Amino acid sequence: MVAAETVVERGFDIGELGRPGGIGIRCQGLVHLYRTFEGHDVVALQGVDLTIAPGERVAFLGPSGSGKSTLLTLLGGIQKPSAGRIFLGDEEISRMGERYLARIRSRRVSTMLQGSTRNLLPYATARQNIAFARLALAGSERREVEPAAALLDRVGLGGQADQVVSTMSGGQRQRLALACAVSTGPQLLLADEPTSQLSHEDRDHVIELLHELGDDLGTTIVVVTHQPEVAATFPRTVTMKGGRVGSEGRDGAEYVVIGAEGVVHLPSHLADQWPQGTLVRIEPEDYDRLVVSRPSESDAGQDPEVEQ
Ligand SMILES: Nc1ncnc2c1ncn2[C@@H]1O[C@H](COP(=O)(O)OP(=O)(O)OP(=O)(O)O)[C@@H](O)[C@H]1O
Repeated sequence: MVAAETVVERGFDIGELGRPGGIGIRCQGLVHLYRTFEGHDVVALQGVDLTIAPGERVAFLGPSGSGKSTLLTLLGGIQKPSAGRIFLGDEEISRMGERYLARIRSRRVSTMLQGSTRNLLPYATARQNIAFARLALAGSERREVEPAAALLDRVGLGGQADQVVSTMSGGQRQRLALACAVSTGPQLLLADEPTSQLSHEDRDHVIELLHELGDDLGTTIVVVTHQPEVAATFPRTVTMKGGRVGSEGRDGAEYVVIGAEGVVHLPSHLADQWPQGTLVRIEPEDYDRLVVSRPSESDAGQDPEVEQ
């Protein structure tokens, strides 16, 4: 399992932005409600506990309405949770004032919203879009980040630097959105369905680039996706169910999560050993036994057997 505590440098020093490196995330008891026009409350998240290590790459999966996009916007500081706490590194963004949150959003965290056009200025060129994304950086910070031409080359748009976004294909726009998102050297990249409207070829290209940029920058990456082909490229998957973390996948194996509201309930002698939030794998063995195990050997201790 990932470390419970994740720490990066404090504060907003100019120098840290140009340095590669991801930021860790810790969510405790996140609840989020939306108030509809009719005055009803919709519970989008109801108790999410989640830790993501610096530099980790995670795909959020789950049925429509399970809370994936809501969780992503909370991690990006776009919305504040109704209750619960979110730490990026050692900064608690759930209690942060708007001024500091705006700095986090413009420098340390990049969020690619669903649909490339929501992330781009349609009547500006590729180069102008990158310049716009970098507006919030101070002059010295801009000198530290990769030049726009090099960044466009990386995403295969070197020849389109002066092309207007509205004349680009969907795949080109999404690659440009990715270039803009990483152009500030973020420590956390959040992307909501970055490949949903693309051809298979464009989808694979965008995902390949995402991982390549992650390799180079060490950025923590969280993606929401419905596409199994995309999820399969991520070493960790978090499957949302009814506003909670329902299960997790590590290196291709699925684990359920022990929780108070009961994704899985264990016999009390095991529940004492393995608290809420523990990931477990439950597999049948013979006719009358289930073997319950945890993902990492170092955490696992003795794997118990449960009589069915
Ligand atoms: N602005 C809003 N106002 C009211 N309810 C909302 C709003 N946004 C989301 N919801 C509700 O919150 C719940 C979670 O929505 P969310 O978009 O986070 O789920 P999702 O898993 O990302 O779904 P999808 O895969 O369809 O994008 C759903 O019941 C949804 O209808």
